[in-house]
Amino acid sequence: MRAILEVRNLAKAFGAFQVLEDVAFQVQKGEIVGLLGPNGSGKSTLLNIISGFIAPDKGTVMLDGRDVTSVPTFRIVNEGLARTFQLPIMPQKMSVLEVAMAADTTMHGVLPTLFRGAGFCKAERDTRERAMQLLDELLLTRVMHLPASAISGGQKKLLGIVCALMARPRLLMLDEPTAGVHPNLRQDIVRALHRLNDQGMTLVIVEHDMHFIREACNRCIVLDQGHIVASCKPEELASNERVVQAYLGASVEEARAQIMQKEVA
Ligand SMILES: Nc1ncnc2c1ncn2[C@@H]1O[C@H](COP(=O)(O)OP(=O)(O)OP(=O)(O)O)[C@@H](O)[C@H]1O
Repeated sequence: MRAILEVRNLAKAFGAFQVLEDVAFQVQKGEIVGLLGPNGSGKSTLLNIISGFIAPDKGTVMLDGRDVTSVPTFRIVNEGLARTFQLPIMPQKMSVLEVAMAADTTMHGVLPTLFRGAGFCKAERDTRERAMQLLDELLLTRVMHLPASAISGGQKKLLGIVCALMARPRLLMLDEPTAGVHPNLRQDIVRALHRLNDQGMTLVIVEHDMHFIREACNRCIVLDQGHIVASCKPEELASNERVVQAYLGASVEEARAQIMQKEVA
């Protein structure tokens, strides 16, 4: 079976600081993969390279067998990969619903927007319907007419997921989806992600919350100082020496407890 995502020998340095080195892994269609690692281990940089926001110094990113290394982000979205951000920034003057609708990449085009023919109006109705359905799934219906900049940090996170889903990705990458989200909502996010996965979507999730990782993911890839040190099932993390070392605090026992407990923040 062909991997939906294959990363080969990626390297990236910022100045003299080598952030990623010789990073290689595959994600198969239908997997939910957690991307873990201590602060500063290079997770967001890896996501930024895969999604086209920054170019690697070396290496290749293959999406469904096509080389998308350094391809502009909007093209990568059209190829079926969407992502969310750790700290989503929302426009001041658009409502939550408008922001969700604007994320539909099939709606763009100056001429259809100016002339608003029958086809455009039907497409706009479909987009509105889809946006409202996704806002409902991510529990944002109540705030859909508020300015997007006025909703809470956790709700912005959820809106970021809605926006990514509006592009109908086959592969969705989430950067810390639960950070700043109320614990009660985390279970809803897990359920929403499993529903998406049941519909055929592949997911890669950068996350520090081990409880969430255990509930949401089938496999984990662990980064430490820019190197992949493990690829294993969530339940194997605490017994993996390389993972324990990566999270090592004062002692092995402490690190193990950190991995086992509900949150590593
Ligand atoms: N544009 C940049 N210029 C210089 N250094 C950078 C840049 N972006 C990231 N870094 C550095 O690269 C390292 C890895 O950062 P990155 O954000 O990828 O880590 P992370 O694993 O996502 O961390 P966290 O879990 O804290 O979000 C950090 O030391 C960071 O300071």
